[in-house]
Amino acid sequence: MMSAVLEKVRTQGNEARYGAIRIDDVVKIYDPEGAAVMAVDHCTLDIKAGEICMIVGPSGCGKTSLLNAIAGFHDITSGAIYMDGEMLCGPGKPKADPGADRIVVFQNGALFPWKTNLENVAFGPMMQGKLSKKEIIEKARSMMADAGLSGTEHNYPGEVSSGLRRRVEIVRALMNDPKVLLFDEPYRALDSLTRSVMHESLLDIYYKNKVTIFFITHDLEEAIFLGHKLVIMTTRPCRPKKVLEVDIPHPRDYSVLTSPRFRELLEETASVVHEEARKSFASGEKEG
Ligand SMILES: Nc1ncnc2c1ncn2[C@@H]1O[C@H](COP(=O)(O)OP(=O)(O)OP(=O)(O)O)[C@@H](O)[C@H]1O
Repeated sequence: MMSAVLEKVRTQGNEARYGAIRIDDVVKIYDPEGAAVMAVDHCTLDIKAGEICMIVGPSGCGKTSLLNAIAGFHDITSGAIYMDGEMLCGPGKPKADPGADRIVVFQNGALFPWKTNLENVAFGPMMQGKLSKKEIIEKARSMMADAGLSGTEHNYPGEVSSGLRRRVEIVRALMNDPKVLLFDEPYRALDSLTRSVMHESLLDIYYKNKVTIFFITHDLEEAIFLGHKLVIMTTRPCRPKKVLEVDIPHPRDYSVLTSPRFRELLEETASVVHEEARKSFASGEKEG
């Protein structure tokens, strides 16, 4: 399947026009009147429309706080976040409105177990009621087919493998035509073999739906393999310590992992990540 996808990408190019995120001098302090925990410290970052931006940093440094601010799950203390030039949150509006244009993909357990995969995928648009039921089912079937989920439409999530369930989660998010997908360590608990299949599967879906991806991980190899951009955060409070454009062309497959450039990038970044992890350990941050 991968080769067919690669061919499609080569001929189509990258047509994403929406979903550019600008994080402008953002500060996030929890409980400002009390414990005053600073999680994000004057963080500035530009993510292009359709870019896969990988965020790496020590445990507890503030990565999820940034993701939650983009999603509109909590406010920011100062600074601003823009999407396609429009302010999501900032002066006078500390919290972004959550919306279908920015979706957090919960990779485990967010599907309704009593609904079939097709019903899960169709659920959001059915609730919105903008399309007819027939149109929604057609779209859901077509997107599921594109993601290699044909034949699983009438299964319940509990009846398919965890890998397929994770695809269903992503397709369900994509049904809402989001501009940005937000992932928080989705593959953390998986063994490396399953994880490698997940990576190709995610890219496979991404190549057909060029949304912007904001992806938090602890795994540097994962970050370099998937990302157009790699942002290494400082220990808490986080801000970018190093931003690297990963100059390995997309579409990528697993042969990239053994390429000299991949190894070079890994060496170039490992010491930076390690240095921050040591600082974090020394300051007593715990694994979250
Ligand atoms: N609601 C909250 N109230 C107070 N402090 C919080 C709250 N949420 C998070 N924090 C603190 O803010 C800091 C950053 O947390 P955050 O979850 O953003 O880090 P992270 O980089 O995503 O961590 P991990 O990699 O372990 O998931 C941590 O010290 C955490 O304890």
